[in-house]
This record gives sequence, structure tokens and C-alpha cells, in this order.
Amino acid sequence: CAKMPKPSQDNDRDLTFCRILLAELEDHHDAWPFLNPVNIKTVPGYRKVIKKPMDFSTIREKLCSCQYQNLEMFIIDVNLVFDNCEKFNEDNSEIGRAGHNMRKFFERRWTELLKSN
Ligand SMILES: CO[C@H](O)CCc1ccc(O)cc1
Repeated sequence: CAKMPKPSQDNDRDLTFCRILLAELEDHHDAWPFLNPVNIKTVPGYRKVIKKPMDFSTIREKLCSCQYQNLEMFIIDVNLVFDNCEKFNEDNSEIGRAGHNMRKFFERRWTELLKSN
């Protein structure tokens, strides 16, 4: 049938989940490398290596300006933060480990939230 708009309660649920998940990511002990955009002027190689920079403050801005159609689009941006981190940092480094810890935390929390529904 014609593409029907998603019922608003699904959109409300997705938005609530994004807000909960982002707040928990921002508050996490290991969030510090990801809170703000990497300064591409001071970090050699970053601009060339990382094609799509992403960070929690940019995700916060997108969420607050209705730029996420659904939970999936939000999860794609969060995973981009961690994929960029893996690409640019050794696993056995301060920031590399923080990225792995944050990804594990995020995977667990969004699956828990979706199961709660
Ligand atoms: C999320 O952090 C970025 O991967 C940049 C990591 C980085 C920044 C400055 C350095 O001297 C080394 C690594």
C-alpha cells in the first residue's frame, strides 16, 4: 500500500531511547575522547584518514534538531564514532581501549532497551 507515516508512538519511543542512550554515553567514564569533534587542525593525519568524523556533541546537536529519522539512523552515527576510533587508534592504547569499552557498553544498552519494549 502507499507508504504510511510511522505511527507517532513508535517515533516517540525511538526518540526517548536516543535521549536515554546518548545521556548514558556522555556520562560514561571512558567518554572523554568522544565528547567533542577531534581537532583536525592539531591532530596530524586525522582529516585525511577519517572521511566522516563524528562525536557525541554532534550527535546531541543532530538529535536536538530532529535530524534522526529513527533509532537506526542514530545507532549508525554512534557506531561511526567507534569505527573512526578503531581506524585511527591502536587497540592497545588509552583511546583505543576507551573506544572498545564504549562500544561494548552501547551494544549492551541498546539491546537491553529494545528488549524492554
Ligand atoms: C577520538 O579520538 C581520536 O581518535 C583522536 C585520537 C588522538 C588525538 C590526538 C593524538 O595525539 C593521538 C590520538
